[in-house]
Amino acid sequence: MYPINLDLTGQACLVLGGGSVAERKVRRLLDEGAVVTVIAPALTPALQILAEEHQLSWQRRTYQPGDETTFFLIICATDDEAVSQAVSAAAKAQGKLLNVCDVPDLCNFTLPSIVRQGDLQLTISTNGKAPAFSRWLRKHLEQHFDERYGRWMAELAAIRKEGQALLATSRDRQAFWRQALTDDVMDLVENNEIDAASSLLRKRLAAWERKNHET
Ligand SMILES: C[C@@]1(CC(=O)O)c2cc3[nH]c(cc4nc(cc5[nH]c(cc(n2)[C@H]1CCC(=O)O)[C@@](C)(CC(=O)O)[C@@H]5CCC(=O)O)C(CC(=O)O)=C4CCC(=O)O)c(CCC(=O)O)c3CC(=O)O
Ligand SMILES: NC(=O)C1=CN([C@@H]2O[C@H](COP(=O)(O)OP(=O)(O)OC[C@H]3O[C@@H](n4cnc5c(N)ncnc54)[C@H](O)[C@@H]3O)[C@@H](O)[C@H]2O)C=CC1
Repeated sequence: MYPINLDLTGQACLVLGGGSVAERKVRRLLDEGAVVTVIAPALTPALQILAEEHQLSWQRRTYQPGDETTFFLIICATDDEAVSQAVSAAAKAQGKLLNVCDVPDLCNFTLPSIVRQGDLQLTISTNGKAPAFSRWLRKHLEQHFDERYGRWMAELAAIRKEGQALLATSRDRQAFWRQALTDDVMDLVENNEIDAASSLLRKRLAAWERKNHET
């Protein structure tokens, strides 16, 4: 398993099938800004609405060999095993990103459980061995990594920018962050004292910069 974070903004993505599984996959792709085409003889009511609103383009037919050629990423969610086999062989031969829902052997990527708070994203995978445990762990982690962490990410990103302006070298910035981002800062975040955590980091940044000038 080689995890990557894909930017799908504006990327042409193909979903085969128009059932409830396809619907879930389409929603997630649209959330990521993908340009989605659905090929299926029939759609769920929710997918029909998305098609009418032009949020996706629908080709009302079954899969034809070669359909995958112009797409960056393909998700196969039909109930026809022969289609899954054919799409899998064709897409893999063309070096496409391919997921066949719930058939890991036909995929070259699988989908993890996701905990997301702002720019923080934790993904969980069991290499397909225990998806029920992925779901349990996602729910468990969601309780801990709540909206505090979304706010904290925004603060950290701002302080990181300040550090980039104040500290000249990448080595120095690395040294700063390794000594500055410690358990006491994170304890404040845990207590929902985000402003206090930010202040403490900024104080450390100022002190670090002063020390740089003295030496
Ligand atoms: C390979 C993969 C699919 C892919 O990537 O295409 C896959 C495969 C299979 N899932 C099966 C079943 C279940 N899947 C879930 C739940 C989820 N499954 C998800 C992902 C993945 N599932 C990928 C690997 C993920 C990993 O590595 O852990 C999650 C994380 C995300 C998502 O689906 O979007 C989502 C949790 C979302 C969340 O809540 O956070 C539950 C639990 C439940 O629904 O309550 C059950 C019932 C319990 C059970 O059966 O174990 C079966 C047997 C089907 C059968 O028996 O017919 C197969 C096929 C097989 O094992 O061969
Ligand atoms: N519903 C669920 O929660 C789960 C479903 N699955 C599997 O995922 C697959 C899809 O599930 P659902 O969405 O529930 O099925 P569904 O039967 O609701 O949808 C299948 C869709 O595929 C379309 N289709 C059929 N042949 C096609 C072809 N040749 N080309 C293009 N589209 C075609 C149909 O028109 C329909 O829209 C099935 O294989 C199912 O066994 C697996 C795990 C859970």
